[in-house]
Amino acid sequence: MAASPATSSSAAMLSSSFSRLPDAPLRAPRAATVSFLFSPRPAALAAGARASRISPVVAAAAAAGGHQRLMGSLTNTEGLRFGVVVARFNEVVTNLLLQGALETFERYNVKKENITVVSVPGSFEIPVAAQKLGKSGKFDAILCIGAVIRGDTTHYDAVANSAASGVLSAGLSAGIPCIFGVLTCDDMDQALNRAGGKAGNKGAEAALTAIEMASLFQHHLA
Ligand SMILES: Nc1c(NC[C@H](O)[C@H](O)[C@H](O)CO)[nH]c(=O)[nH]c1=O
Ligand SMILES: CC(=O)[C@@H](O)COP(=O)(O)O
Repeated sequence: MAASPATSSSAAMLSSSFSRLPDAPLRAPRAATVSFLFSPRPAALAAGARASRISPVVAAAAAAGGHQRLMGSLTNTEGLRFGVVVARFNEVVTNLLLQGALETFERYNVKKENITVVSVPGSFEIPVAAQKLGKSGKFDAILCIGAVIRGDTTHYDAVANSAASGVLSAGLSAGIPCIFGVLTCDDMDQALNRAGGKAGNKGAEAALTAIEMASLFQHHLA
């Protein structure tokens, strides 16, 4: 098992730069569960649930007449595969967002060999690449990274809106989560603040969203 991230010096740096992220797991749990259900867990139910895809906690809650509440796990990332589509336009920003995303995947124990990074010219090109990856069947979620920064004309609106609606429809048509990690900023300062500056690293936050959604789909919505 990997060393506890909390004890390494790189983890200390990560904690400070990603202070808005939940703490990384110290060890991987054995199964994805819904942690906020506190119903009793009869042994028979738990055994039955082990044989199915349903977590024992969810099964117990359902049998007790409670509702099911399904949620992805941030700790059980075993086997999850991610495609990352990153735009080179405003590369000084998107490189930092990508770095934040990759550090987050590592921190949450996603294996490097389960991550494929695809580079595209600009944010406008992200959706078609995301859709292609999504439909390949090789990934559990696609993380889309870009930085659209306002210029003098209305070009900004066209690119920003296309990227947002395109990533949405890529996810809907591929049937897997396509996560929107594209900054839409008025100026470079705003962008850098969100790429590891004082507003955090939105690439790191988007990677966390990708993990949760991939887990939700793998464990509960498959
Ligand atoms: N202005 C920005 C762009 N523009 C480029 C487009 O994304 C696209 O590559 C071009 O129109 C060719 O299809 N891209 C960004 O990612 N960010 C911008 O601020
Ligand atoms: C959106 C942009 O950053 C740029 O490519 C277009 O800038 P402008 O609106 O000044 O032509």
